[in-house]
Amino acid sequence: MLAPRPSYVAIIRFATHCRPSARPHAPPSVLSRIPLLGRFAPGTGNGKPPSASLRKIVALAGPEKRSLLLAVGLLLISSTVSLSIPFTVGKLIDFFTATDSVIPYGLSIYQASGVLFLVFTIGGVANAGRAFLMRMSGQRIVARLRQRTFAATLRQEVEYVERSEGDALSRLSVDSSIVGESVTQNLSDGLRSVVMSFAGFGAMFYVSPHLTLLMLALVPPISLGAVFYGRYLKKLSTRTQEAVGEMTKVAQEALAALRTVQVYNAAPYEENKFSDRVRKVLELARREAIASGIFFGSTGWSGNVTLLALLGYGGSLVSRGYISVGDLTSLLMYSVYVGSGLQMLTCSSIMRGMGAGERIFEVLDRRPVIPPGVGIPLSPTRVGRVRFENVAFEYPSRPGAEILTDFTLDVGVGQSVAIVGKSGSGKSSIHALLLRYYDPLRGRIFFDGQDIRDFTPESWRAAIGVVPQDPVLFTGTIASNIAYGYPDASREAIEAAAKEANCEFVWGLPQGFDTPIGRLSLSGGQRQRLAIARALLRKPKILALDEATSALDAASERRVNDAIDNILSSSETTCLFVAHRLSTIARAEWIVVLEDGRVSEMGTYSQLVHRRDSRFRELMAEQLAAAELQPSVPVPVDVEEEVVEQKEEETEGESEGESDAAVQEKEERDREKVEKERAEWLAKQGKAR
Ligand SMILES: Nc1ncnc2c1ncn2[C@@H]1O[C@H](COP(=O)(O)OP(=O)(O)OP(=O)(O)O)[C@@H](O)[C@H]1O
Repeated sequence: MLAPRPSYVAIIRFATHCRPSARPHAPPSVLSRIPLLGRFAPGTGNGKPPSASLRKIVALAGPEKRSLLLAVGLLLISSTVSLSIPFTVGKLIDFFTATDSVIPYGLSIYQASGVLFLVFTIGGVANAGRAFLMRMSGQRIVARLRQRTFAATLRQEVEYVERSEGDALSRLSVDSSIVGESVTQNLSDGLRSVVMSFAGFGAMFYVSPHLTLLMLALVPPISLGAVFYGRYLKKLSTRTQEAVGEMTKVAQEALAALRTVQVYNAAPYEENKFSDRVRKVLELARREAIASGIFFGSTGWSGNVTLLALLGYGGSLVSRGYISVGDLTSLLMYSVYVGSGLQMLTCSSIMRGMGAGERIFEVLDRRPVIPPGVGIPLSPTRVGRVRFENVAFEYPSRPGAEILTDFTLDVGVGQSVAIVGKSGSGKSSIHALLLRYYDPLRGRIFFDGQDIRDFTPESWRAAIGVVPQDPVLFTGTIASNIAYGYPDASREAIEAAAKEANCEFVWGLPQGFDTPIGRLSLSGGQRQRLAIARALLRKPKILALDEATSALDAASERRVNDAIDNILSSSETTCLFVAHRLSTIARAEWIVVLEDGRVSEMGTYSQLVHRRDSRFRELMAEQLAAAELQPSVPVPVDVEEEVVEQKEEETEGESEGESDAAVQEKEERDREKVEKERAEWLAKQGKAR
């Protein structure tokens, strides 16, 4: 027995639901890209104080402490250099304009220029070092955040991820970048802006307290304008986000169904539909552009008016001899520094990071409803009965709609049970409960007398082999797909499982088990046999087969069924099939008919088929009519004769150990029979007309 690995069952379930046809993922909020307003972005708030996510974002920078400290040191050097420029320029202007002014330390103008050149070079190098260190730290934070978010998403119960799978993807791609960018920019440019703005204000205040106060008086009206602008933008952005979502949905739907679009010549229709959505986005973008034009135009205008006021009032101070021309020049330069520093602060994406951070932390901090690792490990060698006891179940997304009601089923060790019932009767939901994608609303499921909730989900799922309706194959080779969840499986074990699952076609491929899946166009039957091999490799104690032969022709169906027979021959593997086809159902020892979420009938194949008024007979008649012939074709012979005959044929074949030639002969006979019946029916139809 191979050691159990982290359960692949849940991952396959995710993979099935994360296809292009899936719901379009939420586009990044336009608002979240807007300075200072990202915190208001729809869908980003979870009611927690913003400081909570700010603290967590800052905590993310913990492992980067050394790099960041070095970067802050370099930042101080480069900021000091930058801040010295207005002061030096002021002094130089005074030196040129006033005869009594001197360059400090008695330097000549050339020497002073040389010193300044050196200082600027040091500042430039320090700035480059700071930017590099900050950016790299930010990227490492993003990488860690992505890994942790992905791991946390995989741990969640399927319902949560399926409900918001688009969100999960956008968290991994867009949100983590925004957080990383925010950390980087805030730490790098933001910190620089803080230093520059405060130091700039300090320097201004030192040069002229009057003028500094004048500048400060203009800040509140501009802030008020920003608040109104923000509110308007928030509303607009919500609508833009919805419109972008609609647009993405239309595109995703059309691309995922490209074959259908082409076969119905619907490309122009889809183009129109998409263009319509694009136009809506564009219209909203136009309004946003007008608003941002007004906002940035007016703030720029206010900034210039501030400069003008400083110049006017400062000029009068110069003319009255309170300050020198050099002082006024320094002051104006500092005010530009402060202005751009403040602008950088609003542009520094701390609020955007907080918005995106909240979405990420929602996943990172979330405790899954079915938490991995909680419970006692189930020994891989333990065998036992599976018992559903008065189970009631509803999907969390559809509260009040009970799919199973008082469902009770007992399956002994090594027994096989086929669950049949109308489409939508809840057959697959029984598997979902068995695999613990969900827990029952009421009632319990036991394995060997113990509630399956007592076991760790991983060890419990490792005991189950799953063959889903539509098996998922991952990028990689045939071998890696069979060994999915068991990367250490030996080649012998993989080949043995493939052999047992009748995957003989693999040996015929030039690269055999090393053939990359991407280069193959596997048939439905081949995919299902690979899925059976994957299930067999783990030597499951329970096998959950879901409609394994639903989409196959007679020959493929027989091969898949032969593979199933190999499993059924094991006296220890308990089998729970969801089945429609007679040939599959007939293999089970017990048949359970599901109706209205309850077991309505149960018995062996011949018990149910011989009962005149049985629901099972009715179902089988429907199946025969639908599956074997055209939908409107009447069932050609009495159902009872048909099914009994088929069962007998198969049993005979099994007991005699059919050769390949015999199988082919039988398939040929089957085909001829169906063709004959079809021809007779068509002839009758012709006569009737
Ligand atoms: N993830 C889900 N969330 C909400 N409802 C669901 C979900 N999966 C299935 N259902 C609903 O539960 C009911 C039972 O579905 P289930 O797939 O178990 O039926 P089934 O008998 O296997 O059907 P079929 O034979 O067509 O595969 C259906 O009404 C279906 O719409």
